[in-house]
Amino acid sequence: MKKLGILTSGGDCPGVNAVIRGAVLGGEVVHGYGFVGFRDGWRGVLEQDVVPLPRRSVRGISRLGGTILGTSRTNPLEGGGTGAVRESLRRNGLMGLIAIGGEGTLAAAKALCDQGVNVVGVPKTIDNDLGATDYTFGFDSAVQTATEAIDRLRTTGESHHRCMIAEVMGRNAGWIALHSGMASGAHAILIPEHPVSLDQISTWVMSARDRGRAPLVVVAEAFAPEGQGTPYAPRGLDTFGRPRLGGIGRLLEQQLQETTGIETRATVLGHIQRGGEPTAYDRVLATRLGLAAVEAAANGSWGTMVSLRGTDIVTVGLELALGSLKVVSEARYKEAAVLFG
Ligand SMILES: Nc1ncnc2c1ncn2[C@@H]1O[C@H](COP(=O)(O)OP(=O)(O)O)[C@@H](O)[C@H]1O
Ligand SMILES: O=P(O)(O)OC[C@H]1O[C@](O)(COP(=O)(O)O)[C@@H](O)[C@@H]1O
Ligand SMILES: [Mg+2]
Repeated sequence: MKKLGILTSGGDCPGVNAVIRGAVLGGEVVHGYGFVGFRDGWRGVLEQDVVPLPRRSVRGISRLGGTILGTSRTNPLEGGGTGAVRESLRRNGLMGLIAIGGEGTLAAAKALCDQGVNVVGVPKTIDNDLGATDYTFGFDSAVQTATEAIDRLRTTGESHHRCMIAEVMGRNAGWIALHSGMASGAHAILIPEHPVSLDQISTWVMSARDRGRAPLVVVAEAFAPEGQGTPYAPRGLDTFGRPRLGGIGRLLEQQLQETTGIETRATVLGHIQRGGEPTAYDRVLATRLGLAAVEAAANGSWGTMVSLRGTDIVTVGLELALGSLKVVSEARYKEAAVLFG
């Protein structure tokens, strides 16, 4: 029986389990393939930490948050590198790997493919910042969760006549902020792609207050006020050596309270946005991507990633996904900015 390995790497996100189920069901039904899962991303591949993935193991999992396989931010190019990955595939009798991850995981997958390891990628991130795919699964769920939270901030803000700030995730892209801010009717949406001054933010806040509203500000974690350059990241580095973002909301809380005189409260939504059940949209997208990843493997299309183009699932070279981060365009920002203040 031909066999494929599956791994999930990088930050988890709602919908990962639906990809796993789609791949396992599609592989078995259409091709008679068997599957194994590697625990905790590339760590499981390097250390041959393997679990069997028979059809019964994926029953009912598409509605579950997180990943049944676990995840990590392990770099497969270290700690044994390509040789260890190849050996893991050989020992487990695998024709190739399906790697479910974001730009980091897919960059590692590309490097491995360039050295002859068979990998198909499935784009995953709540941040929606991957090129070569219109949307990533997990994004819709994160936006839904953030929007529900921001709606709650609004009712308490209105009762107390306060300015409320919601800080959302997204790394260097403002997608979650843009969509949750627009959905919840924020008076200002602050994203890293479009720095604005503290004066401008204060003007929006005061104009909302002057109309009798409780001002609502949605800020992306990597937003830096105009002229300040780098994002606020006082919590050191992650396991891959990148700055851990987060905290700009609290900084703005102090600054806006001083400049506007309005009592202000900030809430950092954090990992709440990444946890919990995927929305129906994400379950469908993730399932279709899982099915398509198996087809790509069956066709021998290694070094590719499955992706959403319009309403179709297509296959693109991994290099296209990694070329550049997909960030919010000026046109999308300007469209939203009409509603500020
Ligand atoms: N350019 C790269 N080349 C090789 N490995 C990488 C690269 N970038 C990240 N990785 C590895 O892949 C892991 C997952 O990437 P990360 O960015 O954390 O999550 P995601 O895959 O969700 O974007 C990283 O922790 C790191 O070990
Ligand atoms: O869970 P950690 O390591 O604190 O990482 C937080 C980061 O992970 C994310 O939630 C998702 O990022 P990735 O998709 O790149 O894993 C970012 O929005 C956030 O900056
Ligand atoms: Mg990433």
